[in-house]
Amino acid sequence: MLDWLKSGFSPRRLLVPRRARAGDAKIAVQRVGHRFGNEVVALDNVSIDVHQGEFVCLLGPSGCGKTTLLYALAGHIAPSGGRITIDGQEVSGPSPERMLVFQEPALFPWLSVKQNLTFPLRARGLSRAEASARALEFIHLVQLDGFERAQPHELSGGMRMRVSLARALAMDPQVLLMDEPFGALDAQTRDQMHRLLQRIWMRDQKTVVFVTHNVREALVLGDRVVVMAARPGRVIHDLDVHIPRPRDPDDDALVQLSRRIREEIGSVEPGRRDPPGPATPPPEDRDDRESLPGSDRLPGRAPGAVGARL
Ligand SMILES: Nc1ncnc2c1ncn2[C@@H]1O[C@H](COP(=O)(O)OP(=O)(O)OP(=O)(O)O)[C@@H](O)[C@H]1O
Repeated sequence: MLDWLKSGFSPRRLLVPRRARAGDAKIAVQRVGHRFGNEVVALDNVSIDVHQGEFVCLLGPSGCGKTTLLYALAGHIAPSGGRITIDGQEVSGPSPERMLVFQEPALFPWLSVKQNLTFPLRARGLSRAEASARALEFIHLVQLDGFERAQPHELSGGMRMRVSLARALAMDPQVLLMDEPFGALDAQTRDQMHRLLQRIWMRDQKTVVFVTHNVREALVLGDRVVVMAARPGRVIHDLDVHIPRPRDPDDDALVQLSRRIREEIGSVEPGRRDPPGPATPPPEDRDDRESLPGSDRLPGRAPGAVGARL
C-alpha cells in the first residue's frame, strides 16, 4: 500500500485503493503468468478485472510486462499460465473487437487519410457510402477536417496518431488497447492528445486499457491506475482515480500525486536499474521526470528489447 494514501497528504482522496465493483467484469485477467523461454518471467500471477467503460492505465517501468499483458489481452500472445476472458469468453486469438493502437501509427503510406479509414471498414463489409460516412465522422471527431485527402507523409506525428486513433475508433471495437501511443510525441502534442482522448472517452465510454510509464499521463487519463513492477512482472497497486474530468495535467493536486507516486514507486521498485551508462540526453520536449525509474522506452523500440540487459 502506498503509505501516504493513509497519511495526512491532502489530495489523498483523489487516489484510493481499488474498490471491488458489483457486476461481471468485462475483462477478467485471472492469475496470468507468461515466460519467454526459460529465463524471462514477463508476468507472474497477474489478476485484474476491468469493467465496461473503464479507462485503465497500466503503469510501470520498462520491462515490467505491460506490453506483454496488453498483447495477451489482444490475443497476440497466449499466456503460459492463467486465463483471460472478455465478456466471459476466453481470449484465444486476435479479434476486431479488441483494437490495438501502437506508438508508431501503422498507416498505409500510399492511401489518403480517408482511405486509411475506409479500407478496413470496407473489409468488414460496409458499403462504400457507409464506409465513407463513417470515415468522415471519425476524421471530424479527431479534428482532421480538411485533411481527408492528405497522405500520411504530409502529416505531423500528432496528426498521424489522430488518424490511427480515428481508424481504431471507427471500427467500433468493444475494447481499445493502447500501447504507449503518445510516447513519441512532444509534450505539447501529447497534452493535445490527452485532451482529445479524454473528450472522446467521455463521449463514448469505451473500455480502454492504456499502457504507459508516464505517471502524469496515467493520472490525466485513467479512471484507474494499475501499477506494475518488474522481475517478475506483477501488479503492486490497483488504484481508483477520483480527479474530476476533464483533467488538467498542470492541476496542482495531479502534479503532487504524480510526484508522490514516482517517489514511492522509485523507492520500492526492485526492477530499478543499476547506474546507467553514458546517458543520452532526452529531446528537450520530452519530460522524462514524469516517467518511472527504469523507464527508458524510446520511440519505436520493440517490446523485449530490455531482456538482454536483465
Ligand atoms: N519476444 C520476447 N522474447 C523474450 N523476452 C521478451 C519478449 N518480449 C518481452 N520480453 C521480456 O519480457 C519482459 C517484459 O517485457 P514487456 O515489453 O512486456 O515490458 P514493458 O513493461 O512493456 O516494457 P516497455 O515499457 O519497455 O515496453 C522484459 O524483460 C522483456 O525483455
